[in-house]
Amino acid sequence: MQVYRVGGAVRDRLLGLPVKDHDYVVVGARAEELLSRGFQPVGRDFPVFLHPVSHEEYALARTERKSGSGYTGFVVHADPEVTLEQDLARRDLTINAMAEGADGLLLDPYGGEADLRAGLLRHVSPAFVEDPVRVLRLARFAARFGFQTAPETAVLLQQLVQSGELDHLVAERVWQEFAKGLMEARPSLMIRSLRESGALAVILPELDRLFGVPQPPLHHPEVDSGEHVLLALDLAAEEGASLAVRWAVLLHDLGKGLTDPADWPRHHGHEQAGVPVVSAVCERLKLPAALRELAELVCLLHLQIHRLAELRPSTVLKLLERADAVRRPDRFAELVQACRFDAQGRTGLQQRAYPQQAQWLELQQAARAVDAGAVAKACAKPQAIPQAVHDARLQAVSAILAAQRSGATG
Ligand SMILES: Nc1ccn([C@@H]2O[C@H](COP(=O)(O)OP(=O)(O)OP(=O)(O)O)[C@@H](O)[C@H]2O)c(=O)n1
Repeated sequence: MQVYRVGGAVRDRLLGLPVKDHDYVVVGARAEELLSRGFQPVGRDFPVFLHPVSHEEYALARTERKSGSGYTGFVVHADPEVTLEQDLARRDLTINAMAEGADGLLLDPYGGEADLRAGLLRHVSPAFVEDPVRVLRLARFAARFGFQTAPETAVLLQQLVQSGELDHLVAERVWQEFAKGLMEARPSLMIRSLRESGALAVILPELDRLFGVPQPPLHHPEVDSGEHVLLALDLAAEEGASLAVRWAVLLHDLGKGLTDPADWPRHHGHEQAGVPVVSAVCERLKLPAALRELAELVCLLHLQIHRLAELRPSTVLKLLERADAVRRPDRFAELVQACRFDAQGRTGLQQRAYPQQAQWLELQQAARAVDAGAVAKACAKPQAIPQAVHDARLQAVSAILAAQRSGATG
């Protein structure tokens, strides 16, 4: 039997990137042979084994044929006759369809190395369309490497989307790939790729709708609502923001997609209008509560967070309470950070100061520093405690606001 290193490890080595996982293909062997050498079977659907010592993945060379709709409808054929070329042919992109022998020689029957050098994402064979997840995979590789899609692959992607195959993807699969793409270096390129193929209109129509929706040029020199969101998202990625923050930034302006075109470029009330849309998207994708809650808060509160200088002390405290800032300081910090990406994710405004971030954190700390226990002890009646704590926090917040506004702090 012959063993070849394949897939992402070969690609990343050629790119000079650190290699995380090594995957191997075994040609000319049967499952029994690997089992007798101590390999552990792991694949339920595929003939995949773990090496007895390194625990790296070894898969028997296989071909796959589509037998039905969706991700699971495959007939797998693995036997010692399947060649390396056949195994590589079932893979998604040429840059992922290279192999390396034990002698270190590159085996590249589909021109992956040339495409790597040219920065091209090109499908290996028409069988690409058999797995709709690949629309998302390609988009996240675009976000990772900044590569272009080969023209013939772009046509294929559009056909795949038009065929309705994306509808068969379960929410978990969509989110798994989408979240990985959001964590890449330039997540905007994933969104652009998904837009070009028409996939964004299927998996996230609420975001797709923002493209072509204008905003006032005075506050948004980039004008287009979708372009603004992408600028803010890339800024969040540049600064290494968490997945929750990137997701919240991506969704913060969904309400602008609901504005009556007669009112453009203004979007009065888009924050409140956007919240149910954000909630519905998060539910459809079956996201954990933490991701949904931060996205809802950023959507609802971003304008007020920007406008700190205009808010009364009681409104500031109300916002802190709405965001549960006293009990959830880390989430509050993420909320304010996401708002900064919104403020700076605008053409020509990336460098503008956003003193609101430090000021809100100072206000939140002041509200937290109030000793609720001591305030409660000083109350004669238990029913007076909530109001007394509220009043004490209001006093603390007012003092900080006064200092910030006189220029003494913040
Ligand atoms: N839907 C898929 C998933 C995987 N593959 C193939 O299986 C290999 C391994 O897949 P995976 O580990 O998911 O991806 P990597 O390419 O290693 O990328 P990453 O760096 O994101 O892990 C890929 O290189 C590709 O050849 C594929 O063709 N189609």
